[in-house]
Amino acid sequence: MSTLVLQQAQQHARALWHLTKPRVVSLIVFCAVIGMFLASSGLPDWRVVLPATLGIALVAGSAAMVNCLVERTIDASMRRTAWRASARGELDPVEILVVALTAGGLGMALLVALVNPLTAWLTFGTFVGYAIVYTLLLKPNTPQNIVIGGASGAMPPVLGWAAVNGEIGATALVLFLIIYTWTPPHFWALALYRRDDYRAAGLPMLPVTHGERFTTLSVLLYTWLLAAVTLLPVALGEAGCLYLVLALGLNARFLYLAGRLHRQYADALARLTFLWSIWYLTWLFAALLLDHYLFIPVS
Ligand code: HEM
Ligand SMILES: CC(C)=CCC/C(C)=C/CC/C(C)=C/COP(=O)(O)OP(=O)(O)O
Repeated sequence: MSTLVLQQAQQHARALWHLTKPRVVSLIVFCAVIGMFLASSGLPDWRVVLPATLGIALVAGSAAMVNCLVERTIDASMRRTAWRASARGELDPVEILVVALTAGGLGMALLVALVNPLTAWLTFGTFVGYAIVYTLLLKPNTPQNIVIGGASGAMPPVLGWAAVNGEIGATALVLFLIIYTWTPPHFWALALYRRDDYRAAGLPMLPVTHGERFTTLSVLLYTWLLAAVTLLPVALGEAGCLYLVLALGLNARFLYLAGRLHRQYADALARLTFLWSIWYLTWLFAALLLDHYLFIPVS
């Protein structure tokens, strides 16, 4: 009997956990933590790193839960998201809201009490940008939803930077620009092979409103823009040889995939491009971190 109750409690907790979009939030937190290290000439103070990391993770997870709550009907109509407990009606919406607000409130309390007010306000703004502005206003109304809404997804390194430095530096803005220009190829690659889902859900994603050719061209152009933006840290003298070599290699593969996608579209290639976008961002930020501590200037 007690084993059954325990199993049910575990299942319930797992269902709630999935609503926090743990894999997306992991990369968000990874980028925020790298922002913290880049903001510091030596090692950042762990008394800031720990609460800032936990605070940002809690608020990001809370934003994802609010998104799942608001979109539970839409999610139920899409194959990719129909499995979510929120979409299946397996969780009480009030409970989702209470858990989300508790996690978000706890995260904000950590940022206010143990980090600094600037980071707390910026993180709160990011929460509103994703959970309210993107989810409620942009996503159902314009194919430029992810271009405008991408501003909140691009905030994590700025939050990390602000946590350690108490201000926003030029490098933090460059890191913001990198994620901002990365978001369209990341999302539109997925939207291309999931376009039937989005059409069925009545969401105006670019492949639905403007078709395949226009979207693959947009992916390609944004990938070129991204390649240029990722060279800014070198141009500003903030990153050296190691980063340059890795960034050139990562960009070469992204541009190759985006170019092929535009020339001869296939769902499998769009999926590969989407998956590569995730590895790309992970490695690009890892390269920035490595380079920060093993700096060899580009002379
Ligand atoms: C407005 C901005 C963004 C949009 C619209 C977007 C959209 C999406 C969507 C729809 C998925 C789901 C793919 C699936 O279910 O198979 C996804 C996956 C993912 N996204 Fe994004 N994304 C955005 C920003 C970001 C940011 C800023 C990051 C991290 C810095 C990120 C990291 C990821 C990761 C790691 C996955 C894979 C999740 C998994 O494997 O379960 N995304 N994204
Ligand atoms: C405070 C802070 C750092 C917040 C971060 C905000 C955040 C979680 C951004 C990630 C963006 C994201 C998960 C988009 C998914 O798109 P979607 O919602 O359209 O995807 P779906 O169809 O899978 O729900």
